[in-house]
This record gives sequence, C-alpha cells and structure tokens, in this order.
Amino acid sequence: MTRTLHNCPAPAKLNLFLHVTGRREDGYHLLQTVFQLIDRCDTLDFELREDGLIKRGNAVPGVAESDDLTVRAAALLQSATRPSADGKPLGANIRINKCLPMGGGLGGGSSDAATTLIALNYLWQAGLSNLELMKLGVQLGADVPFFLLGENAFAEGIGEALHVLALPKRWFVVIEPGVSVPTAAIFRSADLTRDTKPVRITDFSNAPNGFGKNDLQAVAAKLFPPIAEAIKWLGKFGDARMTGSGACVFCSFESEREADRVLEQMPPQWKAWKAEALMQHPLAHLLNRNQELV
Ligand SMILES: C[C@@](CO)(OP(=O)(O)O)[C@H](O)COP(=O)(O)OP(=O)(O)OC[C@H]1O[C@@H](n2ccc(N)nc2=O)[C@H](O)[C@@H]1O
Ligand SMILES: Nc1ncnc2c1ncn2[C@@H]1O[C@H](COP(=O)(O)OP(=O)(O)O)[C@@H](O)[C@H]1O
Repeated sequence: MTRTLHNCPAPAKLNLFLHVTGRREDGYHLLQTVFQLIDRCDTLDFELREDGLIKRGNAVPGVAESDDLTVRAAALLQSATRPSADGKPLGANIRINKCLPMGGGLGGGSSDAATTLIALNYLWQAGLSNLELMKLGVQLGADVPFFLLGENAFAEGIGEALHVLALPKRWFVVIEPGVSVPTAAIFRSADLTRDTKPVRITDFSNAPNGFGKNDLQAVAAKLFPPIAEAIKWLGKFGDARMTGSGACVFCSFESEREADRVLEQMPPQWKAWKAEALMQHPLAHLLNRNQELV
C-alpha cells in the first residue's frame, strides 16, 4: 500500500465568463460559466495514518484546522468509506503549501479540497468513482465538482452541471489586486443583476476569446476599488476581466511572449504572474473516470 503522496498539485481555475441567470429558492444562484484550468497551483502532501485521525501539518493563516476545506474533505470521504478489516478507518496528515490567494476567485480552497478527495481516495484505496467524489465535493463548495471532473468545462446550475469543453491553448496574465473577496457578500448584493439571458455552449465555442462577461464584476469592483484599477490597467492590452467573485483579474494572450511583455510593464503595487492553460487536471491519472461521466 502506498503510504505517502507528495507535491500533489491543486491547480487554479479562471472563469472565462460568468453569467448569473437566476436564483434558486434556497438563495443559491444559477450560473453559466466556462471553467479554465491553469498551471498555477497550491501543492499538498499526504501521509497515511493508521489511527484514523485527520491532521493538518501546517498552519494556514486565517483558516482554523477544523474549517480547512482539506480537513473537511478528508472527514467527508472518511465517513463515506467502509472501515478496514479491523474496523478502524484510516486517517491522514495533510500539509498545504499555499500559493493561490484566498478570496481570489481562483478556486484555491475548492481545488485543495478536490485534490484531497482524489489523493485520499487513492491512498485509502477507497475505490469511489469520480461521480461519487463529485457528489461529496459539492457539499464542500460549488466549484469542487469541476476540479474533480479533471477537464475544462462549461458549467450550469450552481456550477455542478458540467459539460467537458475543449479550449484553445492560451497564456494568461493574472493580477492579484491585494484584496480578499468574500464570495457570499457579492452574491448577496442588491446591485447584482440576476437575469442574464441563458446562452448555449455552442455560442461560446464559436467565439471562445472575449465571449460574454462576468456579472459579479461590477459589484466586486465597486466594493473593492483595487479590482476596478487592475481591470482598467490590464484592459489596455486586451479584454481584461475578473475571475469568479474576484479579486483576481486576468487577460488572455496567444503567446507567452505577449504575456511577458505585459508583465514587464506591471505597476509595482500588484502581484502579477503568467500562467498557461491546462487541458487536463494534473492528477487526472488518479481519477476513476467511467461512463457515468459526461
Ligand atoms: C463564484 C464562483 C464561480 O466559480 O467562484 P469563486 O469566486 O468562489 O472562486 C463559485 O460559484 C463560488 O463557488 P464556491 O467558492 O465553492 O462557493 P460556495 O462556498 O459554494 O458558496 C459561498 C456562498 O456564495 C453564495 N453562492 C455561491 C455559489 C452560487 N452558485 N450561488 C451563491 O449564491 C452562497 O451564499 C454561498 O453560501
Ligand atoms: N485550504 C484552504 N485554502 C483556501 N481557503 C480555504 C481553505 N480552507 C478553507 N478556506 C476558506 O475558503 C475561502 C475561499 O477561498 P478560496 O477558494 O481560495 O477563494 P475563492 O473562492 O475566491 O476562489 C477562504 O477565504 C477561506 O476562508
């Protein structure tokens, strides 16, 4: 039995567009979005424990151990898994090397949770299918099923109704405006428009670059002026927009060279970086994909 998995990547996502098309009775919003995986990642280490305990091996500023999405993901998987022959569940030590900013709209916490489910399903030999992991994942956050799908996707519902989508190879410049955006506050805002007309997946496929808009952007940029400033500056180079509920802002380019040219001119107040589009989740080889999936 493998006992450790080191340096497991938890990649970021960008929402290439994000339309709010309605609201469910429970308050959750109906969305249409395209999720793009990129090669900027948190990395996680997992070590098997025989005593059944789930422990985080390092502190994550601002996130208590019991609230950490990795610890919650591990506990959820443990409760859905049959104990070993001696009746005891397996546990794990989890170390997280955070690179993705929290409240950045890059889905870092959700991706950490998905990587935890993938890695521990493998280490514990739990044998859950990908669809079963996705059903667990959506209980942790609306973005988690996407990271478990393992491929870029068009998403509907609250983000859990996923359709695999082939996206072109692109480079992205991403600005971290230095603020952390609470997702719930953006969705709660009275200023949010919730009635964008639904689009079809083919509408996007015919014109992938610069399609649609991010309906959460106006609300977030008003509440957090550094977001508006970053969009204005990056907008000089192309169609700059916010990802998710913010705060990060991105613009896509055909080549790495174009991305480098923009980074060379970046004002010093912002942390900024380039990333390449990923076609697949880096842990796709550990997913038990089968015909249940779209
Ligand atoms: C906006 C998006 C777009 O990809 O990404 P992020 O900016 O968070 O990365 C997601 O829909 C966010 O997903 P996630 O970050 O997992 O959010 P959750 O923890 O499920 O929800 C946080 C809160 O946002 C609100 N919420 C979230 C998703 C949704 N479709 N409708 C909502 O109204 C709810 O009030 C919920 O309590
Ligand atoms: N392992 C984790 N990494 C990041 N955030 C976490 C984690 N566990 C819990 N959280 C909580 O989830 C919130 C959203 O984080 P994150 O997913 O990084 O941002 P976003 O949803 O904007 O993409 C954080 O503010 C934090 O309180």
